[in-house]
Amino acid sequence: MSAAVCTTAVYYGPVINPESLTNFHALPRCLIAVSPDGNIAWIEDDVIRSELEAALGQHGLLQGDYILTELKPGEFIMPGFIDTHIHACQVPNLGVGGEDQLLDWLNNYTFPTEARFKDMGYATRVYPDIVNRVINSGTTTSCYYATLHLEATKILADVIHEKGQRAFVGKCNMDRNSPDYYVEPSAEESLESTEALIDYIQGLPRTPSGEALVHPIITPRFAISCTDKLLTELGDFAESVPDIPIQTHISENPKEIEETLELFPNASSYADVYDQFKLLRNNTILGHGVYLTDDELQLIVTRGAGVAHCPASNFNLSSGMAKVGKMLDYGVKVGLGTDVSGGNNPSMLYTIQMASTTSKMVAIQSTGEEEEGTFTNKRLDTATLLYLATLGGADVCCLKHRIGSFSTEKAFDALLVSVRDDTGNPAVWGYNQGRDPTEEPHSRYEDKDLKEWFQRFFYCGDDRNIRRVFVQGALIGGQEFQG
Ligand SMILES: Nc1nc2[nH]cnc2c(=O)[nH]1
Ligand SMILES: [Zn+2]
Repeated sequence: MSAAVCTTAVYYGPVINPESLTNFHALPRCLIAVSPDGNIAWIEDDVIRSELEAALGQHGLLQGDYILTELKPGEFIMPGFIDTHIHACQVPNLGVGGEDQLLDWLNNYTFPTEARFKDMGYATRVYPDIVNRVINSGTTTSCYYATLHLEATKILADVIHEKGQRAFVGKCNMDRNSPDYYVEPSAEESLESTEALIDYIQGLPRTPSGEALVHPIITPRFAISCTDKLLTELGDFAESVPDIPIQTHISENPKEIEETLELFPNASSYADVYDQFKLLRNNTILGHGVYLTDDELQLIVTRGAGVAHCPASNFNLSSGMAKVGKMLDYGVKVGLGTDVSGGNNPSMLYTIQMASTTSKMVAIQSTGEEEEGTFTNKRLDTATLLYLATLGGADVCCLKHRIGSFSTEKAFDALLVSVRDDTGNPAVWGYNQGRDPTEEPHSRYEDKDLKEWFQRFFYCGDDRNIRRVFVQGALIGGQEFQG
């Protein structure tokens, strides 16, 4: 675990705070106090610099009671990104095999890559770099798929725990339709190792406030790779542990859907397969959902499950374009997922940009009349994209009460972002070079300036602009982190 914070940490400067699918706040002079347990103690949203100490005093904080971080011009704080679907074990394969579609890509590139994690030495060597890369791209919570190997997945959980990231970690259940060198020997063994992983993760030390940051997640890879027996056993087991979430893939690619419906002739749809096995519920995270029918969307809403929209992967594997606006109008919970390495970039910023592009393509292709106040067939704007990458993801993970935005008693899972020239990212010219460097920070910035900085970061930024990454109040990554 990263070093415990032992005094109140206070951050003063511009803050971006998501609120809803249609609104976010750009607060140029915000003061956030973070308790030693990493939760937000209080927020004041408009404090003039000259009144800073008085504001702190009103909250009982005198000099020596707190450590103040004052942001420079061109910097702001925002909630960390929530990646609702990433295969940690596929990071070593980023960029490879994008000429194939899903089922060929799995056989030609992905199963061989994942099979390497049989070797615990390999897992021990590569997982730390993989998790660092994810954290440094601004992801404070990840829903990780690992491989089918119990021991390597324990190593992944240990690494995440050590580094202090918030995460869900699952080992894949897969007992058929994959090569001999990469398949579980039986449904019993698949379930046994899942239970062993859950016990292991639940036994990891907790934060000082007693909260766990790393959680187990039940991970049937997808219906094609699980026998009826395995799905039956997983569903029965899941019923006995209703608080443990479930993640899987759904309706990503036409051939995959066809094969699924052939394998499960009694199911009326792909979503119905999971529903029949009691695997579709309020804490199920469904990756992709590119071709979900209206009936499936209705079933998913009724069960309260969420969708991980993975636009970069949907382009990279030529899967298609998910109708996110329609999902939102149905009331489906939606977050974003990088789906590395179906997605060719571990960065949520890239994923946000691809979600924007997907929605524009859907809007361009739409021939229907769009209704006022709805999302179907419309371009997703900055507020909606920000929501999906933060609060939407939190909702999908059933953690909306803890993360995804800043408010009293939520965890301080945050990014300190800079669009200053000295970050070295020439695509971001957010900080006006003509400003007088001696001027008092934050005295004259308006929320309009901050919104511009934010948009430049959102649509043109990269890891260089992510200076510090905090989870539960602790600094765990970013360009300025020397851990
Ligand atoms: N994108 C993607 N889809 C899948 N469906 C089953 N396994 C996978 C995977 O690893 N990646
Ligand atoms: Zn995936």
